[in-house]
Amino acid sequence: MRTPIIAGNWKLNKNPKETQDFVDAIKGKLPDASKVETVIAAPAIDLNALTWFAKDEPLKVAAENCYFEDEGAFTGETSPKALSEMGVNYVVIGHSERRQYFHETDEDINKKAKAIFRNNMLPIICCGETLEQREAGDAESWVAGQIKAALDGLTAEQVSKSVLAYEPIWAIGTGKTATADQAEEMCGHIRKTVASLYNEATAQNVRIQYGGSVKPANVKELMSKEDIDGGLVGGASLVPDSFLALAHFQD
Ligand SMILES: O=C(CO)COP(=O)(O)O
Repeated sequence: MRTPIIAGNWKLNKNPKETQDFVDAIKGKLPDASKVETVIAAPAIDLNALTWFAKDEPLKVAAENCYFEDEGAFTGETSPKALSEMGVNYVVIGHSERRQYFHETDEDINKKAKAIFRNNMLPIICCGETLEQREAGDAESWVAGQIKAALDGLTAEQVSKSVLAYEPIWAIGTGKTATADQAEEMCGHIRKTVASLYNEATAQNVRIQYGGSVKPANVKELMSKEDIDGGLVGGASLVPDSFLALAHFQD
């Protein structure tokens, strides 16, 4: 049985004070970790407040990015080693915004995945196609290629513990959610891709999230699908009540 995983991705929103206000508002209200794993991915500058909060609450903390070297002359980068020492649990890698605006390549993403495991954290690996790719019928092969490249050289045990996030670019921040059937179809395809690269047990263990205009009104239907194990949520994760409603989708 895969534990559902609801993750907020704050992107470049909230300062440390706003982060503190957010955690004050959700204190004592998150679901039990055995029912749903809840995660917030936040800007690096906000992670300290989140990891302090998470010591006493059923919340996991994610960075939105990291570098693939632990330390050295890499001005402006964030060390995966330091994130791990701070108590960060996950790092989101390969988000379409990082691929598009910061030219992150499949090779970078693979190196980051290895750096994350080396530092005892887990990756949330994003993939997803553009509208043009979908309309051309290339979505499945494109997404499979992204997954294969990101996982290259990882062990089956590492992949079992990873989280994969399918985020069709045309559904991000557009209010245009993929239908639950479209999301399920691609998440199923991703699971089959993992089975073909590794084995069926690994494919059954890996958790796959859908992301793209997930909100309290549609989370239940998405989460009812067999191959959708969670949501990676942008806009609707920024308001405490909305994040709590997502986290409590089972209630
Ligand atoms: O990119 C996303 C999460 O990583 C999705 O963002 P929205 O939920 O705002 O569409």
